[in-house]
Amino acid sequence: MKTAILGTGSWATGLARVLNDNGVEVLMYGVDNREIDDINIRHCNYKYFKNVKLEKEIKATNNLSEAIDGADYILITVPTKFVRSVLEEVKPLLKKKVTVINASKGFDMETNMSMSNTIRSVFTNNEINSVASIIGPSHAEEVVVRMLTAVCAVSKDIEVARAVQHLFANDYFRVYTTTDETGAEMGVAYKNVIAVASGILSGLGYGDNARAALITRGLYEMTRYGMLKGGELSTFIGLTGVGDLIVTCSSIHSRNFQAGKEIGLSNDASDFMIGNSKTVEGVRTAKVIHDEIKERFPHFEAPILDAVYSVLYENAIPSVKVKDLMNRALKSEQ
Ligand SMILES: NC(=O)C1=CN([C@@H]2O[C@H](COP(=O)(O)OP(=O)(O)OC[C@H]3O[C@@H](n4cnc5c(N)ncnc54)[C@H](O)[C@@H]3O)[C@@H](O)[C@H]2O)C=CC1
Ligand SMILES: O=C(CO)COP(=O)(O)O
Repeated sequence: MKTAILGTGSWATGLARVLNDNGVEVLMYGVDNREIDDINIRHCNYKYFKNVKLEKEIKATNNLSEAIDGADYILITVPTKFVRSVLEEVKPLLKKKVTVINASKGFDMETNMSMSNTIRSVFTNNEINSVASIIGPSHAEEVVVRMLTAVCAVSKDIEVARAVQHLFANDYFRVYTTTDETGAEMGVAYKNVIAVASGILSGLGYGDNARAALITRGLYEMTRYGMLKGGELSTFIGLTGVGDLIVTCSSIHSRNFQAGKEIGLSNDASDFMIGNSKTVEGVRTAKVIHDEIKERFPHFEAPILDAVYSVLYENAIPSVKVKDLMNRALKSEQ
């Protein structure tokens, strides 16, 4: 059993370790030769994990053809903005049918499609067996040192979800299943926007009460949006919903939280928007969902997402936006 992993970043490395621990042959594909040399020669990925030694069986290459040769699974762990382009490079190189498993969270750069629909739009049914995701509350920094984690294997086909569950599951990485692809993918995308908001609150000096309120109201907003898109209510109280929302809104490991914190501390997003080079999926996701709601669901209320959008894209002052949220017309339902 071989899995080709697209990416040599933090999540690629975390999941490579899980699969290697499970006896699965892994070969990572990357475009950054320093990361590739670190993995192959020094058996580490220093840029992301300063003190983590990796097994010598975990290998990387900059040759995509070599990476996917003989693979049963292709695991996507590049930021969403690169997913379509790397899959288009994979397509002509495929020599046998594979199952494509996505682990990235957000929307396609070109079409704003979900990740699973992006995969289906690149490959024909003759090229791939199935499409799945492995998503949930899982910071790579903890997974890579085998700290207890639970996530969800997602596929419209329950047998595929079960196969992916068994591929990844072990005694520190517990995997559940769902067939609600839309609900799961909308949850893990939306939560990144709420995590930016959580960081902003923290940077502005607000505390635990504010975060609990944000997570609760963020969950409400995310659930209503996800159901509008066809997701099931129960999915949003699962790992790909509230689970991922909690971990990303509360953890210093979260790049979305860190981005928000930087913005909150300076009470302004412009420096961050110009200078950021990290993977912060919530920034683009806020725009994708904001624009979609404006166009397709003009009566839908998403006050937290709208506030984050205004801070990121309309130079709104974060502290003013927080006050605006607090002073909105009072609601009866909690
Ligand atoms: N880091 C984490 O804890 C988790 C990340 N994710 C998701 O995984 C996705 C990737 O995030 P990270 O690994 O954190 O990002 P990262 O910034 O740590 O790494 C990104 C990697 O992608 C590589 N890359 C860029 N373009 C490429 C291309 N065309 N071909 C091959 N490799 C390419 C970069 O060289 C880098 O190694 C994101 O969508 C994120 O939301 C999901 C769960 C956990
Ligand atoms: O999705 C994640 C944890 O589940 C990672 O979050 P960040 O991308 O904010 O670091």
